[in-house]
Amino acid sequence: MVLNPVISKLAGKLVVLASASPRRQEILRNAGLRFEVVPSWFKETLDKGLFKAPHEYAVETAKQKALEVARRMPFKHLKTPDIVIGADTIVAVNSLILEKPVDKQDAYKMLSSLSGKEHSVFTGVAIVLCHDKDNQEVDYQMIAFYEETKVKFADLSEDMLWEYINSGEPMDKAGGYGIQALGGMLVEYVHGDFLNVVGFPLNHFCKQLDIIYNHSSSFAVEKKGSAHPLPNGSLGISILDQHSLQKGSEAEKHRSPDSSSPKLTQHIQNSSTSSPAHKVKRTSYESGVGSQSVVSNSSKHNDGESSRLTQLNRQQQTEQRGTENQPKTQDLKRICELMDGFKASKALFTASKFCMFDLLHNKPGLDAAEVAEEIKASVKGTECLLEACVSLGLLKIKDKAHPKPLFENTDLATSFLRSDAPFSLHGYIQHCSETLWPLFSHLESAVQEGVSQHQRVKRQKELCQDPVCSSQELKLRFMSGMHSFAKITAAAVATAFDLSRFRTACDLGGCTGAMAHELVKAHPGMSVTVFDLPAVVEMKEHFLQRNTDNKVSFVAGDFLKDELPKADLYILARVLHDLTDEKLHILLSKIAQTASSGCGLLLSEIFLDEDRGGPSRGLLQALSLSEGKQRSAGEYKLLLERHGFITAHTRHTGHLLDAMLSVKA
Ligand SMILES: O=c1[nH]cc([C@@H]2O[C@H](COP(=O)(O)OP(=O)(O)OP(=O)(O)O)[C@@H](O)[C@H]2O)c(=O)[nH]1
Repeated sequence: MVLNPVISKLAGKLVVLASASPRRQEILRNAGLRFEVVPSWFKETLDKGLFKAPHEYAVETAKQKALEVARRMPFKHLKTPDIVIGADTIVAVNSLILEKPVDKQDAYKMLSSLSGKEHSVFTGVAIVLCHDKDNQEVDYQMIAFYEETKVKFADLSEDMLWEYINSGEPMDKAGGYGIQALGGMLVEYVHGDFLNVVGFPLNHFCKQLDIIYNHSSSFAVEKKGSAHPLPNGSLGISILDQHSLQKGSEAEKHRSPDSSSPKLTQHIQNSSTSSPAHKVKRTSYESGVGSQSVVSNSSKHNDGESSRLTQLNRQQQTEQRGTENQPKTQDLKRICELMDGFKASKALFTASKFCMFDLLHNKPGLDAAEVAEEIKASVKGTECLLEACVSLGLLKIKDKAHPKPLFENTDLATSFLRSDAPFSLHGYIQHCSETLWPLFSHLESAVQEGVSQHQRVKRQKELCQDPVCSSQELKLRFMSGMHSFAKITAAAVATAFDLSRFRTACDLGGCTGAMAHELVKAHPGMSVTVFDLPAVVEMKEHFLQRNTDNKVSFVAGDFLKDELPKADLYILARVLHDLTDEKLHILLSKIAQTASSGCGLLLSEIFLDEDRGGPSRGLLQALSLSEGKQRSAGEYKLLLERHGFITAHTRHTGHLLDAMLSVKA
């Protein structure tokens, strides 16, 4: 197709988008690019203070995201991509960098700082070209650039701000708004590339591809003001940063007379310090890429600093590659993290069981003895637990000058671990502790037998004469776990698609109605029926929620046996992965029979990567060996197609659950 001559250059190559952002995926997919999505594990925690300008931060983060995936894939996915694309979008206002808000209050702070003002949106993009060598080595080359768009917000009233925040839209968006959706209403003008604000500067990207594949000689060009090619450092990568290279005719001006002949690879290698570290051995995958960016950036500073950095660099290399007598620090850390993971989980479960986070929220600054007294536990044990929680980032020391350590919650604990926090995971943590933990302690048997260990756990409890919970208590505990998980995930699922055309919805297995409430909040024209077992529906009063204009109602029934309520949209959130194939087909056939053509089916699950290489959350969940199984988006799509539902959209939300919207043909 004439429109995408550059995109078509990538046909037949393994292109990987190192991003969980559904918007980036959509922009690139709409442009006709075929790619795999492997979200980056790089944590966006670079020290912003180290960057002279906001765009440098975005570019460096984009590089680290892409690099992490490029380096992980040969080991974890057993294949080397040809190209990995990473991106990072930030908002800059009043010399502050705004990323995604961590909670509603944070979103409020961000949006009020943007009200009535112009700000800049920067998206840094990194393209890593990978070359698999015969000798088990991979060569990496990096091209990085950024795009800036100016956006002006109208004056925002408090009501407007809160209404927008409560829509749930701001939470996974840089600067706390989505210009492509409701957030568009806040915007007075946009100067520059709109898609850059949404998360990916498609035009600049295509121009960059054009340079890579059609005019490779202009690669060595450094535009005035752009970041310098970075020394190879510990990464062993050739790196070029380009800033708006195509703005005006910079690329043209700098292109060598014979623009078609020199090969990109040669050019990049010539333009950077050549070093044996240019190649990265496939036999070592290092996940700790975070610190490298600091070296890369600081390497632009003065000489004294750069020799210190060279030293640091060498030390890092040893740490990252190890020596004959010493294992790699990063590897060792990773293994220890895995070995100790269960201790951390159990510390969290125990602190949560003792309601320690509620206690320290109400009375911040207690010492170990005071906490011990309140939770009726030993001082020694409490002290160990408190200190462990500090090391895990759940608690902090209030006043370091005080002779005895005084403890208080970190923001993380305040947001998620208090039992009355809006996004409390308290109920789900108790479910993990009381139900999943015992199951996983029989993992060996589960793997040997291939079945869930529920019965074994039950028998063991009876043998040990453990206090038996009444079935009512068990039900309540289960519902409370599901409720807290649903409250955290529902907004991302409810807002993943434009569902405004559906007036009525039915949430099958909708439990306490947490998803239903989010749906009616996000889609004001919709009313939702929650359909669940009578035993569940009768307990719904324990989870009272503000019923938006009575738009949420409950119907008791068994979705495998009873007639389903009529609706324009059916919702299956975390239902299918738990059902046997037989039950799953019964349920889907029943929905297909009840739904008329044009009806929607909103599915929400963890979608496994198509090659089942991740994400770990899904694969670890499968180890509970329930009757069902974890599937990829492709597998769900096929299943739904068999029942006459054609998938319209798939969203890897980057949140805890992904979503798929299908329509009855
Ligand atoms: O108007 C809009 N502005 C921004 C967005 C979305 O915001 C996020 C920015 O976050 P980031 O660059 O860190 O990317 P992530 O979503 O975390 O995904 P990665 O896996 O790539 O780190 C981005 O999703 C933008 O699309 C928007 O939607 N509208």
